[in-house]
Amino acid sequence: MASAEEARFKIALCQLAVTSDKEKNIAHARQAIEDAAGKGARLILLPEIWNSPYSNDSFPVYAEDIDAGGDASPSTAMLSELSRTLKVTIVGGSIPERSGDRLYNTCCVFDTDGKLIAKHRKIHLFDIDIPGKMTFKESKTLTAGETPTIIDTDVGRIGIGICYDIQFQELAAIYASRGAHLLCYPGAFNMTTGPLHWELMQRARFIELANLIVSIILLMHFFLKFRAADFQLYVATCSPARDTGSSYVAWGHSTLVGPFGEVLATTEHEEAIVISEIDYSLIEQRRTYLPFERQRRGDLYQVVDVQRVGSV
Ligand SMILES: O=C(O)CCC(=O)C(=O)O
Repeated sequence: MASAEEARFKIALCQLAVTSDKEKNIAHARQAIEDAAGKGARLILLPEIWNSPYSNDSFPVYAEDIDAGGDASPSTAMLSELSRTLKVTIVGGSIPERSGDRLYNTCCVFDTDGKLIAKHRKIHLFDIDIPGKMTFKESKTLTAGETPTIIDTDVGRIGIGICYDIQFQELAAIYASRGAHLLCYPGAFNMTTGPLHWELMQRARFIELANLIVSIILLMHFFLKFRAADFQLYVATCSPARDTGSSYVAWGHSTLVGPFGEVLATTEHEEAIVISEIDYSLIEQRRTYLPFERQRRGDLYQVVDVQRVGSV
């Protein structure tokens, strides 16, 4: 960060209600972004799949050609316009993207000039089967992205993941090793894994990898208990609001976690704009208090970084 002033800013997590009417969803997101900017947010995060219902039947129908832009992508055109006119950075949740004959679950990041500066295609598709509770197979319609996405913005270095990406600690470890201040995860956890994993993953995203590998090597699984804030950065999640009438019922609970693993701001499942302050100077402070990075035993374990970074 260039200055202490830039190290402090407000973030908004826009937990939006999503309908089957795309135009309405776009207008609704526009209003939420304007409200968030009006409340002083400089970074605005939207939910996973905010312009379409979350279903394999809907993805092909609502998908937009982001690279073509303009009329081919009214959702990202709106995000670009607002980031430019309101001078805010937008991590635009995700929308179904059409690229050739493939569909992706894609997050677009816009800088304060309205420029698309990153496009993250969900790397880990949500294919799970918990009998009687939750079955979903994104891979029925979607293709997985191939690259981690970390980007320098006016509000720090941000690593991006989409929902199920948060379950894979290696991605967070790579972002941390590349100097991320903040990880943003637009997500739509459900009523089964939401209560179990949503907050846990967000708070644990910092420490898990090192501890897991140490645990395996040393066969001391109790290390896993100490999940809290090892990578010592900020993590923001943003979900759609819950709609009990939809085929996929989202958990909600958009949350900001700080570099001690502490919940700084959260909400329940209704529509909400959660505003909270981020102060990157606390990252350094926490790392001084708990110098994990210096203490890490690279002679015993390592994160292998294949260095494929996503771009637009
Ligand atoms: O990881 C989970 O349990 C939920 C993931 C999810 O809902 C998604 O990727 O859309």
